Amino acid sequence: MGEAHDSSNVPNDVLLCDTFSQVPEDGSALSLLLTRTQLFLQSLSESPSTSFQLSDCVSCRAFRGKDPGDIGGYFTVIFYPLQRTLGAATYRTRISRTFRTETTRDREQNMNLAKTWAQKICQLSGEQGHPHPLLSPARYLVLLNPFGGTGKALTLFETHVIPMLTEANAHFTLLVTERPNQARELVQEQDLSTWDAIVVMSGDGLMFEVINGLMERPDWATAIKKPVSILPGGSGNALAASINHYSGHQQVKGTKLLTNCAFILCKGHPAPLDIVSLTTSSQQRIFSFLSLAWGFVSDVDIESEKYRFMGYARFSIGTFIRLTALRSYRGRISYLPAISASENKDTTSNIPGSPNSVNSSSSDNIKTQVLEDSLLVPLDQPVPSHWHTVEDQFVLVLALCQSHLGAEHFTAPMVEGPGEGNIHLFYATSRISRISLIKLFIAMEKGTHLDEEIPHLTHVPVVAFRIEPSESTGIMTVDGEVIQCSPIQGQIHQGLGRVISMGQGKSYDTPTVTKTVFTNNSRDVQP
Ligand SMILES: Nc1ncnc2c1ncn2[C@@H]1O[C@H](COP(=O)(O)OP(=O)(O)OP(=O)(O)O)[C@@H](O)[C@H]1O
Repeated sequence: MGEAHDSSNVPNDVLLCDTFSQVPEDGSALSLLLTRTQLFLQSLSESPSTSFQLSDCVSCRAFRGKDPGDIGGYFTVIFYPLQRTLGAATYRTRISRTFRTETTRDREQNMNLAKTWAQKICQLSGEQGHPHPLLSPARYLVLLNPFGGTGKALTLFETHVIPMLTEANAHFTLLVTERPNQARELVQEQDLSTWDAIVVMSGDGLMFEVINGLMERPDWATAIKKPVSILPGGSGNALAASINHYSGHQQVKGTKLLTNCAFILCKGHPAPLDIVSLTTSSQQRIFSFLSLAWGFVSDVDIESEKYRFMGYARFSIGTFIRLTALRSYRGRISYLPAISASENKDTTSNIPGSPNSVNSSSSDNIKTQVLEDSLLVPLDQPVPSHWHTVEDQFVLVLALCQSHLGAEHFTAPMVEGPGEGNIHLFYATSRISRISLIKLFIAMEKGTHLDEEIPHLTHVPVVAFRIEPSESTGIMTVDGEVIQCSPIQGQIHQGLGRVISMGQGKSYDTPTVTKTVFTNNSRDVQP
């Protein structure tokens, strides 16, 4: 390049350094340098070098040339770095590089050198995160709803996920559901030890079946610890968008979100997942990982079903229609703010008659125990006196425990991980104007709605709540699934489940394939 070389770019912790050629390119020689975190490709001419982050690597394998007369040793390494297309959000895309070495006339020696590189890259890329399929092949049970979203989940799984899982050496069994509740029944009966994770390729509805199926098992307390993973194949894809966010990725949708989530499945680790335990007035127990909605949000969700063929746009159409004919519902909301709960822990655990209490914690009884909701009193009793209560005419009530309500609804931007232990309660009374609601939903796409002044919209982090509609005519949903519109209460169980995610707090704002310039000395570093 003829430019000054920046010595600060010289890696000083080089573990391997050898000469290879890149195939199928022109075959000209280049130096490969491997550090704990990066693979550097240094052309022997003066061009800038390229480096790849090992944290982006999903696969590396050594192999021999097809021609028996070829004495070279080969390895292929596959990365999914973040790429940016002009002004758009970054997302992961596949980059494959194959290298050939022929340092001696001995075929075995060349092959051994390629193997040394492949093994070291696998080991180091595994060390960048948590236990990694490259080192210990993972076994996944994949549940796929072929009718989720616009009905393309199976094709998308075949084109975008199977290649990555195969390259990452993950083993999976695919089960395509044939009817609602099949996944729920299946996870109730499965020998879960066969699988390292249950992967859901669909929307939030199929994940809702899985979580509830696990909680309905006699061994629910251990079953719910089986890691679950989400690959977006539905319309809303709220959990997928949330996991994508927690894993440091920018907000994307469609196949970009799918590729990011498949990468998280290959490279992520089980993280605590909050579960909200809900009890209805008919004593039905429902488990939610996402949301309870009553009013505007659930009306839009369910009434826009008929526009399912439009994909995510169905929610914009539904929002517009509902805004033109705004409805409000009378009722009472009671809640225990997260802040006061930390001062009043376990206030009801000894209340006799609590429907969910257990009398014994002996391990003999573990199979018959039910999950205890220590913050709740029976629905037919008044809420404890330190709870807050609002009685009004509501346009919208939403209890959300993940960051996203949909791929483009960044509703709770303060949530940074799947197991923070808070439910974010939002409610808007009938005094909210249409303009404010439009402002709310536009700003929500970027998660800036809470910075805006929106009169009559309240947000409060809570750990337990009760919703009592005055009439049963409205629509109520849990994780997007319709339930009877009647009094319901719930409390959060922090980290009760586990979901595959990637570490918090790391922001991947910039693409991670970088061009670097070495000094010539860097080629001389010995392994
Ligand atoms: N084979 C099937 N045929 C019909 N319904 C199914 C089948 N498999 C699962 N279901 C049900 O379809 C419903 C919708 O599934 P899911 O939520 O996964 O997709 P979605 O509604 O498109 O996505 P989202 O919830 O993210 O908007 C769920 O209630 C699920 O129980």
